[in-house]
Amino acid sequence: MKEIIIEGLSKKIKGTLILDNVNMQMEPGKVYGLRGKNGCGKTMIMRALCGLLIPDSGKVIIDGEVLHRDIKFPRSVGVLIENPSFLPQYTGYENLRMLSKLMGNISDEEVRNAIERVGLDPDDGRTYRKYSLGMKQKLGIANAIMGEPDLIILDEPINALDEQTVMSIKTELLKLRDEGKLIVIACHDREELEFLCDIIYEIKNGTVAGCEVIGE
Ligand SMILES: Nc1ncnc2c1ncn2[C@@H]1O[C@H](COP(=O)(O)OP(=O)(O)OP(=O)(O)O)[C@@H](O)[C@H]1O
Repeated sequence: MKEIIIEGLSKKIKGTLILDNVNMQMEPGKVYGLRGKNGCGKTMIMRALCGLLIPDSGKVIIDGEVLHRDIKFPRSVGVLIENPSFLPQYTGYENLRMLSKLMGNISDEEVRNAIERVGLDPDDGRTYRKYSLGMKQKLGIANAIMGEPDLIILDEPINALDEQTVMSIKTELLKLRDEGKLIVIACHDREELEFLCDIIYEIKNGTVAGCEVIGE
């Protein structure tokens, strides 16, 4: 992937303008942060990015291909938005393995690798039902990064995690960035975002109110 352009994206739901002329540009090898108050539209922008929200006007262009015109979804994308629906009676590994089979080209080794990268044990025999909140969150991240997609979209990924886990997840995300992935992350915590991101978009009332380049 070479670039993503979000151009004049607007969306009304039940008469309310949720996205209002959103414009952004993103390139691989960088982490982009979305920051803003509850309800400002971060999740909606992420949904639009991965093809889950059809805009009323404007478009998302990924390497020249327009979402919903040329392609339905980005060609290589991993997503964590809200609670993923894993099956409670299966282990974390079994859940991801089933999903990897649906997606096609992800090997069992890559599934194990993703689980290890977030600090879980692929051989853990506990079913998802028995997972703690943090473990569930980690499995959601593992699901988003397995197979190392070009585009990784994470909505509040470190919310439920303890300090040590947050640190190791951040390290993994920065590794993925350095491998050339494009990562988009929404987070309330300003410090966490500043640590992780190369560029932070400030979202206000469904539109981009500012753009900060970190480290400059
Ligand atoms: N299904 C829906 N129908 C109508 N309005 C919705 C729907 N889903 C979200 N909204 C509205 O869209 C706006 C943007 O929501 P969004 O979830 O993108 O916010 P957010 O920035 O991700 O917030 P948070 O930080 O709380 O996750 C909010 O005003 C919300 O009330």
